[in-house]
Amino acid sequence: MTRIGILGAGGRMGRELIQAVAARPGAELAAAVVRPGSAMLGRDAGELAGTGTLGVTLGDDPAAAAAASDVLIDFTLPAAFDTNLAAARAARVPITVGTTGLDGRQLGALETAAREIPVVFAPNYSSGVTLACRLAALAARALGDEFDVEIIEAHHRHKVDAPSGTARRLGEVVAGALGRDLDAVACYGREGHTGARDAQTIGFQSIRGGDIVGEHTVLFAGEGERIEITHRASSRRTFAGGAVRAACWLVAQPPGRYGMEEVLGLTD
Ligand SMILES: NC(=O)C1=CN([C@@H]2O[C@H](COP(=O)(O)OP(=O)(O)OC[C@H]3O[C@@H](n4cnc5c(N)ncnc54)[C@H](OP(=O)(O)O)[C@@H]3O)[C@@H](O)[C@H]2O)C=CC1
Ligand SMILES: O=C(O)C1=N[C@H](C(=O)O)C[C@H](O)C1
Repeated sequence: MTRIGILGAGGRMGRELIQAVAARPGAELAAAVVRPGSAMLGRDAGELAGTGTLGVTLGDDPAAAAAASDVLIDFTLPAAFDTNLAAARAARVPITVGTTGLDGRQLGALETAAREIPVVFAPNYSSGVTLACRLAALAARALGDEFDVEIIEAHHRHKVDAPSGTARRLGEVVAGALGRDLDAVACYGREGHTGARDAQTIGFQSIRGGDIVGEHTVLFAGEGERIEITHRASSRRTFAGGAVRAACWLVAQPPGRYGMEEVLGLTD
C-alpha cells in the first residue's frame, strides 16, 4: 500500500487528489495539509472531498505529513512550495509537484532536492498534454522557421499565474525543437504599435474566465495554411489521476528529477 500525503488538500486540485487516492487500488491517504489557520483544520479529508469519512484529519504541518507518508503530492501555490519541498527533503520522502508559477530559484531548489530524493515535476499531469508536447516538437521540427508559432491558453477566473505552466512547457519544447532560446524569443501578449512580427518570436496569449478547466493550443501559422495542436481538459480528475499515478510510480524510483514522460514510459 502506498501512503500518500497531499499538500494543498483544501484547494480545487487538493479535493480532486483526495478522491483520486481513494479511488486508486494500492494507494491510501496518509495525510492532508491545508494552510495554517485554515477554517478546514481538524475536518476529515474525505468529508471535505465528498468521498465519505477517510479517518484522516486535515492538518497544517507538511513535516508531519512527510513523516506519515511514502510520497507527497504538492498542488499549492509558489508561496507554500519552499516549506513543502524542505519537508520532503528533510524526511527523505519522494515528492510529486504539480504547482505552477515557480520561479527560477524554486526550480533550482527542485533540481538540488532531486539529487537526494525522487522528484517528479509536471506542469500538467494529463496523458493528453504529454502527448501534445511530443506532437508540438514533431510539428516544429517538420515546419521549421517558415511557420510562426503562437501558444494560446485559457483557464478559469481563479487562476493566478500566466501564462500557464503547460503553455510555458509547450514553449520550451517548441523552442528546443527549433533551436531557439525561449527567454530571448518569447512574447507575452501584444498591445499598441507593435511593429511587424519577428519570425523568431514564440508568442503567448492567456485567456481567463469562468470555469474553463484548462485549454492549450499551439498554432503554427504559415503562408496559405495553418496547423493547430489543441488539448482541452474538461475535468480536473484527469490531472489528479495522473498525479496519483505519478506518485505511486515515484516511490520505486531512485533519487532524480522525472517528468510525466518517464511516468508513462515514453522516453525512447
Ligand atoms: N500540474 C498539473 O497537472 C496542474 C497544476 N495545477 C496547479 O496546481 C496549483 C493549485 O491549483 P488549484 O488547486 O486550482 O488552486 P487552489 O487555489 O484551489 O489551491 C491551492 C491550495 O494551496 C493552499 N495554499 C496557498 N498558499 C499557501 C501557503 N502559503 N501555505 C499553505 N497553503 C497554501 C491554498 O490554501 P487556501 O485555500 O487556504 O488559500 C489552497 O488550498 C496551481 O499552481 C495550479 O496551476 C492545477 C491543475 C493541474
Ligand atoms: O491552474 C490550473 O487550473 C491549471 N494549471 C496548470 C498549468 O498552469 O498549466 C495545468 C492545467 O492547465 C490547469
